[in-house]
Amino acid sequence: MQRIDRVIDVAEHLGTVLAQVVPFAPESRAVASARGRVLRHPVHADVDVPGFDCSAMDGFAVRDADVAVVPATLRVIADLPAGTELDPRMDAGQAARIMTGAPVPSDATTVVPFEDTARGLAGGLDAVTIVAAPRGPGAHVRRRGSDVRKGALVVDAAVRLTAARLGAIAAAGVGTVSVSRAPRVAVVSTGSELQPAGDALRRGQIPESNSVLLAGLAEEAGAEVVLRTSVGDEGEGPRHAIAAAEAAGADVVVFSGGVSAGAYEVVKNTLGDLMRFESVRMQPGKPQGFGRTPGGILLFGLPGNPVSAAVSFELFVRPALRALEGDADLGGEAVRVALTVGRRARPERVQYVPVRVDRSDPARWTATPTAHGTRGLGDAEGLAVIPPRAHDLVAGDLVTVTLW
Ligand SMILES: Nc1nc2c(c(=O)[nH]1)N[C@H]1C(S)=C(S)[C@@H](COP(=O)(O)OP(=O)(O)OC[C@H]3O[C@@H](n4cnc5c(N)ncnc54)[C@H](O)[C@@H]3O)O[C@H]1N2
Ligand code: MOO
Repeated sequence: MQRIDRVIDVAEHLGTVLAQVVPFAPESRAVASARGRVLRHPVHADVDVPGFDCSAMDGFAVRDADVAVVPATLRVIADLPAGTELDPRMDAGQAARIMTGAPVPSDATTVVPFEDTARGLAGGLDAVTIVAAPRGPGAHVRRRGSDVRKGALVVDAAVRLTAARLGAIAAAGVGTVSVSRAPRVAVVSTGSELQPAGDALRRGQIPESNSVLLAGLAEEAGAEVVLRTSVGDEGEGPRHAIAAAEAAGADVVVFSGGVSAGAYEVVKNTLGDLMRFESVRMQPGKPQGFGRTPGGILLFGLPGNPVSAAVSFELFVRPALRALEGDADLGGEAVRVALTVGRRARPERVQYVPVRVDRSDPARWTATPTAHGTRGLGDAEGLAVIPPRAHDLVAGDLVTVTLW
């Protein structure tokens, strides 16, 4: 059995994990199915947006000189809906009825909305009387390229594609993007005491919850869960689980339980050739295992306690998943907030404390630790990070909270 003979910092363990990550090869995806994926190459506009001078209002395209003095009655010589190809010639004293988004005739300089005409839309197509002078040349005309110029950067690489980013990409005339596929994750719970949640429990047994928790966290992180299984504390269960994960195409296997110092630590006892087991200077989550199969699958051995497993996922698994996808942002969103209660310091370990965050005063968010254990984990909205320190924290002290 491997001995734990040293204690390392969180940053060192994370460094070990990230050093083993080989980002996926980029692949092409239609924009319509790329939401949530990480963009691998910058996207530049394929077209000018708008692609032609177009009307920003429903109304009449006019020449400025004709409406310098109002009221002015002009002859309507064309009707231009959005999508039209027409570019009617307009002489002095003429106007074209035009709808929002339609190309403004080359001879027109300004659009007058229906609201500034005598009879509005009811005025028909013969003549229009303009009653309010436009604010000047170009009023209500969106100029070609005024939003984005062809060739301009629309979204830079290494960010996750949100609906808004994809909308901007599609609007710039780009139909496919280069992205990373979703990481494929296998979640393996270990422990002979575990029973599927909802099943009857005899003395000594507990409901299995980490696979639900860790698979859910993986999915929330954008991964695809390809295997969810439990193995007992005896035998070669973890090795069989790795084989099953490999067959399912997994990039990452997340074990929970069986990594500390007891007699039945099945992950530690059976996977010593593939993983290294460390003591990390953190609370909770001190015992951590990590390794890589010869085929390149990342193996995480998280502690079994559900809060420890959740904290360990946030600190090590989530950044690894993001790095596999080529995401430049490996950490969660962090805010500085005041604690509402004091907290005992630990001089030798960084503490990660599940907290609720009160945002009711936008100028002063506060964090309150939730109850101990799984119930409190369910209540938490983030983790307060309390670095090793000699003095206890008091209410009002500022801490960094990473939001889920
Ligand atoms: N002598 C020592 N004992 C322990 C040490 C130590 O340093 N020396 N470290 C403690 C710390 S810290 C932790 S954390 C735990 C981690 O132990 P394991 O990762 O080996 O986890 P287990 O013993 O298998 O389980 C711990 C706890 O969590 C429950 N559990 C496990 N898996 C699940 C699951 N899938 N769903 C729900 N609950 C689960 C399990 O029943 C245990 O109660 O070790 C300390 N001991
Ligand atoms: O490291 Mo353990 O996770 O303190 O309970």
